[in-house]
Parts: sequence; C-alpha cells; structure tokens
Amino acid sequence: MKVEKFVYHVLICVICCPILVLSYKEALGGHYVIDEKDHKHATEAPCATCPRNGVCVPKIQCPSHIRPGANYPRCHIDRQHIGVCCFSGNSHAAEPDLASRSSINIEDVKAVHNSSLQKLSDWLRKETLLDRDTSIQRETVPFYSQHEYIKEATDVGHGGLLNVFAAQELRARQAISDDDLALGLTQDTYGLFCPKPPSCPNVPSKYRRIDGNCNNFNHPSWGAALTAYERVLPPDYRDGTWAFRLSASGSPLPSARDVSNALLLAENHQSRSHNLMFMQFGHFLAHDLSAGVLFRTANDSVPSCCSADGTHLPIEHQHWACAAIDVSPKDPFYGQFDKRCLNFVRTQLAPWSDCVVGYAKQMNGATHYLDLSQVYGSSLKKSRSLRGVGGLLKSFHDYGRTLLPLTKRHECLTEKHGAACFDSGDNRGNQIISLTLLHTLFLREHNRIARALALINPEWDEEKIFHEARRIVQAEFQNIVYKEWLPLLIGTKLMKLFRITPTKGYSTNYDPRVNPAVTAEFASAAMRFGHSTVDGKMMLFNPQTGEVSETLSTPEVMFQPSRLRLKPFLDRILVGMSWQPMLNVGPFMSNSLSQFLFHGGNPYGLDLAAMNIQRGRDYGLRPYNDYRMLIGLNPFEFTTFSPNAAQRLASVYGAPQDIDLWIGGLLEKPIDGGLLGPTFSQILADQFARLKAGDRYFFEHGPDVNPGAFTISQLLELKKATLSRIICDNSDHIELVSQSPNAFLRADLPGNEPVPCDSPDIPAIDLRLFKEEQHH
Ligand code: HEM
Ligand SMILES: [Ca+2]
Repeated sequence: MKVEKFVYHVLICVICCPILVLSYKEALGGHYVIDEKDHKHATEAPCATCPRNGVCVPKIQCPSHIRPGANYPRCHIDRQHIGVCCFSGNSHAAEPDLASRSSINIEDVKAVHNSSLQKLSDWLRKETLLDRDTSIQRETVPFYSQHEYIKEATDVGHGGLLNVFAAQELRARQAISDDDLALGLTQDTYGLFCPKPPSCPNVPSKYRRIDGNCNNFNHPSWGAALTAYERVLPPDYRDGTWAFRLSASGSPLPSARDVSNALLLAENHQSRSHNLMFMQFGHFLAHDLSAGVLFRTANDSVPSCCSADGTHLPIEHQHWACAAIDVSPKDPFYGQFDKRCLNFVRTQLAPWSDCVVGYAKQMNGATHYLDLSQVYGSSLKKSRSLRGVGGLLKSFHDYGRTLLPLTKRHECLTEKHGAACFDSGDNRGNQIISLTLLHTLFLREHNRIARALALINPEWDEEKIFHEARRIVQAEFQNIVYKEWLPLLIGTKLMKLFRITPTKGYSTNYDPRVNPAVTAEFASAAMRFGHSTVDGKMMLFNPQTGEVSETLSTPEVMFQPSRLRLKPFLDRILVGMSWQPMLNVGPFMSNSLSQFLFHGGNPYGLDLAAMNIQRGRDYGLRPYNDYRMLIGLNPFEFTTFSPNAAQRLASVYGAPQDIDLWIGGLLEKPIDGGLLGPTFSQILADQFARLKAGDRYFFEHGPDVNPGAFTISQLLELKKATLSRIICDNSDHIELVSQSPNAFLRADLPGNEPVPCDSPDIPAIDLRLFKEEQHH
C-alpha cells in the first residue's frame, strides 16, 4: 500500500476504531485470530460508519483484509455483528488490485511462455501415447464424469495449463515470491496468457447470453461458462501452484477414503421439517452453478487411474490428471473385493480472467450465474440443440406425456427396449431419477409459458417467444431460490446480514465491482453439504390410497431414468418427495453414495465422500480452520468437537490443522434457524450474495442497471412464483391434485397440509401482464 494511502487511513480511523494491520500469514497461521473476542478486548470501538467509500461487510466478503499490509478497520454491520470496512465493495472474489502486484520483465515472460508451450506439447504427446497402449488392463470406470467433449473447453484448458506451467517456472527461477503466488500475482503478462475477451454488442442485449458473457460491462467474461472458479481464500498447494497440500507435519494427508471411513457414518437422521424435495432442488440448483470440467484423454474418454486387478496403474501408464484415491487393504467395505484404488481425475484449469500468471484455478463448465443453464445449456451450440419450434424446448412425446428429449449419449445403464436416457442443458441430468424429474418439470414450465406468450403476443416470432419465456422461467427460479429455498437453509438472519432478503420492489444492490463467480470452496465443499441429506431409499406415494406404492433403492435409479415413462410414476414420486423427510445435514452419508455410487451391475461403486475430500484437495482448499478464522471464529482443536467426533478425527488426521473443509463443515453444529454450521452457511451466503449483486440480469434489478428488467407490475407478479405452483402446473394431474404450499417442507408439517392446486395458497402468475404494448 502506498504511504500516503496508509497515512490517510490512520488519520481517518484512529478516532473511531482500532487499526487492523494484519499480515496475511499471521492471519492464516493462527497467531492472529480474527475473532469477536478481539473486539471485546479492544480498547477502541469499531467504526459506526466506514471511512471513505468503505462498506461494512461480513469478514468473509472482504478477504482483502488479510492481504499483506492490509488496513481494514472493523465496523458494526448491525448491533450484533462486527464486520470489516471493505474498500473494494463486497467484491472479494474480484482479482486483487493490479497496483499491488509485483511485476516481472517482458523478457522473462517471453522465455517462460516458450518453455510452457514446449511443456504442454510434451504432455499432450504423452497423453496420445497413453491412449494407444492397449496392452494395459485398465479398470472399466463406472460412469461419473459425463462431460461431453467440448473442444472449446480443451482449448481454454490448455491456456490454464500454460498459466500454471509458467507460474511453476517463474517460481523455480525465483522470479516471483511465494507471497506473490498466493495472491496470484505478477503484474502484466503482456497478453501472452490471456483468453480472448468476448465481443459484446454496444447496446446490451435484453436477454442474458446463454454462455454468460457480456453481463458485466467492464469484465465481460465474469461469470461465463468455461471460466475459472474464484476463491474465498488463496489456495494451499504444496508447491504454491497446483500440487495437493500436505499435512501440518509435512507428510501426505490421510487417504480421502480413510477419512470417509472414519468420519462419515451411515446413519439416518430424518429431518422433522424438510422433505426430500429440498435435497433434490439443491442438487438441481448446484448443477446450474457449477460443473467442474474433468480432464479427458486424447481420444475423449475418462482417464482410468486404476488397473483391472483393483490396484493403482503403474505411474507411467497413468494419465497426468490422475489422483486416484488409496484404499487400505483393511478397508471394511472395499477390502472384501481386494480393491485398493478408487478412480479420481483432476479438474481442468482455466486461465485467470485478467491475464496474470498465478496458481492453478479450476474450470467451471456451467455459467456461474443462476440462469437455469442446466435447462438451457451453457453454450450456444448446446442451447440450439435443445430448442424446438415455436420458441419451445424440444421434448419427447411419450403417449401424450411430455418428457425430456432422448439422448444418444450412452450414459444410462440400461439400453433394453423401452429404456430411456434423457437430454437437458447439463449432462448430469440422469444422475438420479428425482433430478431428471426436476429437469422435466422445468422443461414443461418453459413450454407452458412459451405457448401462453405466443397466444397473447401473436406478433412475436419464435426467437422472441423463446427468450421471453426463458427470462420469465429464470425469474421464477431465482425467486424460488432466494425466497423459499435459501432461507430454509441458512436462516433469515444470515440472509439479512448478507443483504439477500428479497425486497418488495426493485432491488438496489447491483454492484458492477462484484464478481459473481462461484468459489472453489462453494463448489467443492460447502454446497456439497447436500450429499449428507440423500436417503438410500425413495418412496413413491399413491395419494389415492394414502400408501407408499413402491420403495426404490437410490443406487438403482442412478442413470436409470426409464421409470419416468410409466404413466403414474411422475406424480407418485412428486408426492413421495413431498412427504418423505430429507436426512439431516451432518457427518453422515448413505451407503448408496459412499459405497454404491454409480455401481451399475458391479458389487461396489464409488465413494462420493472420498471424492468430495479429494476434490477439495484437487482445488487446493485450505484446511477447515483457516475458514473458521476467516469468519472470525476460533480455530478448532479436536476436542472442541464432540468427544465421539474428536476421537474419530484424531484417528485419521495428525493435527486439527489438517482437517478438510468438507469434513469440518459437516461436523459443525447448525446455526440458529438454519441447517448448516457457521462456516458452510457463510460460504453459501457469500456466494448467493454475489450471485445477486454481481448479476446485472438478476430478475429483481431495475431498468437503471438491468437491460432485461421487468416492469414493476410484472416483477410483483413474478415474486409470487413458488415451487408448488411449478409442480401443480407441470405434473401429470393423474394422481397429483393437491400440493403443500411450501414444496420444501414436509407435507405432514402442521400448516403445510396439501391443498388443491387451484387454492389461493398456491398463487398463480398472471401472464396477461406479459402482453406487449403495441406502439403505433
Ligand atoms: C442425489 C444424489 C446425488 C448424487 C448421485 C450426486 C453425485 C455427485 C457426483 C458424482 C459429483 C462429482 C464428484 C466429484 O468428482 O468431485 C457431485 C458433485 C457435486 N454435488 Fe452432488 N450428488 C447428489 C446430490 C447432491 C445434492 C443434494 C447437492 C446439494 C444440495 C449436491 C451438490 C453437489 C455439488 C455442488 C457438486 C460439485 C459440482 C461441480 O462443481 O462439478 N449433490 N455430486
Ligand atoms: Ca448457470
């Protein structure tokens, strides 16, 4: 920080508040604990209002306060909460201020660029050789990476690799310090590692782009598909660039499978309030925001890192993106099959959005925005392939019922006559039948609205009908997320603290400085809380008889969505999900995910818990305690957890500082009014705050900022959208004739009893407001 700037801060702040001069290392090393306790011991009170243009935000939203030389005064967000005065708005995931970056000279950059290109071509050659080696007995990998080959992703991915090779080389030559690297620095790389910026029209389009580009005028690629995840905190990579982190003692971390075995119990704790639809909607929503793109082999298959005999392939036969999970011979489950290796492939990298060389950032294949990309696709090509005539989405007419279009991809497990496998905007849509069901409902909703719009606006062409219907369904979805789903997850207090409580009219919190990008912490840990809520069984319910008509075993409906073709199925599973309780969030996971994930016909499948832990390490997530400190809490010792958890933690981890974020997050006690502990809650709140404040097209933003703003009367109408209305309007009406007003709460919860679909408790949106005024 420049001296004048520093002095300025001191002068302004000394009167009202203590000056926090934190060193990044101290803050994260635990010497300096950013804690509420500091506040109590502090002699001076936090600022009532922030000096200059500072905004008082929760600490997690301004991690720049932990950067070297940072000087961010504390302040009162409200009576109970202390935050920091943030001078970059609540835009922490924006790239750090360029001015604070060290620079390297152009000759160095050129030299590094050349050697990176050479290294990339060596790697790609190696990859081609691997494919040709047919003498190796590879394990046939159960399906878990259904990413279609996107040439564009591969090209972007090469840019990401070049970046990390360059960072590695600069570090080896000591041209950049580790501190620089942690912040992702080096000032100007003279365009050599830059992705090409998208070209955006001079007059912004009324409709958000399918690929997410051109939302932010100054940073047109922010939030677009195939761009990098941002971070809550800089990564912890062993080599500062891309290698898995080590334990506090310097040895490798315990195997992710051992951690899964020790910490995750297969217990069923049913929620007393939330139903299975809450879980399923979370899954659907997660796929809107995040789709880590895994590396593929040169001939576009999933790299296999294990051999047919259950051991690791010799290293020379492994793809360089392999990070297979070790299984102990004493493993209580896999041990019986002599399985010592679980396949795991690393996520591709993407270049930094502002052209600097830095540590590895992973690539998101979905648009980061909340825009139903899982329905409409994240690329123009995909979206075109999904569109039908008349502004509709293509569908499959199955004896009078509308289902998703069939796909030719061979990802579903049965191919016998009558079997089906469906297409959608996201290629994980067949992962589990209840997810395919949500895709079906939203496809039907789009087509329902498109047909209605065509009737009231006969002069519209199909392009206009498609985009207007899409704009409306996106708004409904955003409303459901912020008004119905999120408050039931993180509680209304935190919603308020992060300023994401829905407002009555237009919202005023669009901030062009906010980068909406999904964070690595959100995608690979916090949002995966949902995995602990999945039940091993799904009940179909026949409302006519009031009985469970069938019980499905969860692994048997993964990549097997054919039952959706059976006439009463869709209604029965919808009713079942509204009655069946979700499982409580905690250190629990059903065997259907931790032993039988995507097992197909095999006696065993993958372990999703181990994959979550390994994915966190792949993304360079810091230890759990670092995130606690970031949000102002004390780091945990083993003994701070319950005695039972403490003993289990100590049986695998060498030190509390080794605990993986996903594990620590699941072990926390839920906050008041929410389902998750403080760490996960805040990572989610921060994400959803930025998904709103950083999205020009967010449905509540008004015409001053939003080129696709609704009129105020349309907006008020759209705010009536609920998931129960979507269910009522798009089920088959064969058996589903009533529905609980709150689709996320159990139907047997007092006050949430099912009501007829035409009840005023499930208001409908009056589409007549979407008739375009004729200007003559
Ligand atoms: C219902 C059954 C579910 C199955 C079979 C399933 C399966 C998976 C699999 C295989 C992955 C990729 C793991 C990896 O390679 O890292 C994944 C990732 C993920 N899951 Fe689930 N999941 C389910 C439910 C949920 C739920 C309920 C939520 C949230 C509420 C959720 C949130 C996520 C998120 C955020 C990711 C990361 C996505 C990405 O960035 O690529 N999942 N899940
Ligand atoms: Ca999206």
